[in-house]
Amino acid sequence: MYADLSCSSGRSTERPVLIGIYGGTFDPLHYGHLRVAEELIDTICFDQFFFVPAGEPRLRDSPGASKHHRVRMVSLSIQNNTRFSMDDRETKRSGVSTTVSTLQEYHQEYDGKAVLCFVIGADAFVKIHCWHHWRELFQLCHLIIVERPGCIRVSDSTQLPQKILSECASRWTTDPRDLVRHFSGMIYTADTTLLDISATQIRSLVKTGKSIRYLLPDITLDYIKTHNLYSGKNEFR
Ligand SMILES: Nc1ncnc2c1ncn2[C@@H]1O[C@H](COP(=O)(O)OP(=O)(O)OP(=O)(O)O)[C@@H](O)[C@H]1O
Ligand SMILES: O=C(O)c1ccc[n+]([C@@H]2O[C@H](COP(=O)([O-])O)[C@@H](O)[C@H]2O)c1
Repeated sequence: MYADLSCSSGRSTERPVLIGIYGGTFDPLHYGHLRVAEELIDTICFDQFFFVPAGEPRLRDSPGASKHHRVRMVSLSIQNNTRFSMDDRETKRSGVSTTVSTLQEYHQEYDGKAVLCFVIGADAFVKIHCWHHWRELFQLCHLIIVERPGCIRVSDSTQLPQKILSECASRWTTDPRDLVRHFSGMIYTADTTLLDISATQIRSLVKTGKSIRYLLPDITLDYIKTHNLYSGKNEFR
């Protein structure tokens, strides 16, 4: 068994490289995402933690802001936090983004020696059986599920689609040490602060001329204003 996973105990040389990957459309990135990431890094001593903006998302309408703007907003939002990094690989790919291909690329780059933890909100998890080659995810990574206000609590829910229930039955854990005891396939339910913030709400507030202050970093707010994003007025996004 590997040593303690918490950051305060220092990194054990016995354990594998642990990578956190937080994928999202990030249209725009907001404090809901940022707070979750900060709390997860306090609980799990990741060697690296990446925000990975999706290029062309598969199961939703086109984003309100272009890839270029979404990447810029992520990068501005995280610029003062040395624990966060951004990986824009999906926005450089042509065609739709699939998480399986991103995870496969990470494994190639780390020579199969890294353990990957993909962070996903409960609202996204309940639709995971619609993702491209979704069962393969469990061979490639662990999932870290963060609950969201207004969404069912996935860890104790029998309301999940049957396909998910049967695939995931033996995978649940609340012990972060399971993330290094196994190479992949665990589903860790994280107890992070529930912040009722969504990108949909932010876009809608901008569109109706209302304030979005305190929902996301000021620097991102300034960027949205400067580039006239989400107002419905900018023709050249
Ligand atoms: N407030 C939040 N708390 C916890 N997880 C969140 C929160 N907001 C988003 N997430 C999760 O972050 C990931 C990326 O989310 P996304 O970029 O789509 O943001 P969103 O706020 O859900 O956007 P939208 O309202 O446009 O759907 C998803 O897995 C989503 O479930
Ligand atoms: O691989 C897929 O088929 C797939 C389908 C839907 C969503 N995802 C990923 O899930 C993450 C959250 O997506 P979203 O749409 O909730 O912002 C993001 O990294 C997406 O690329 C992945």
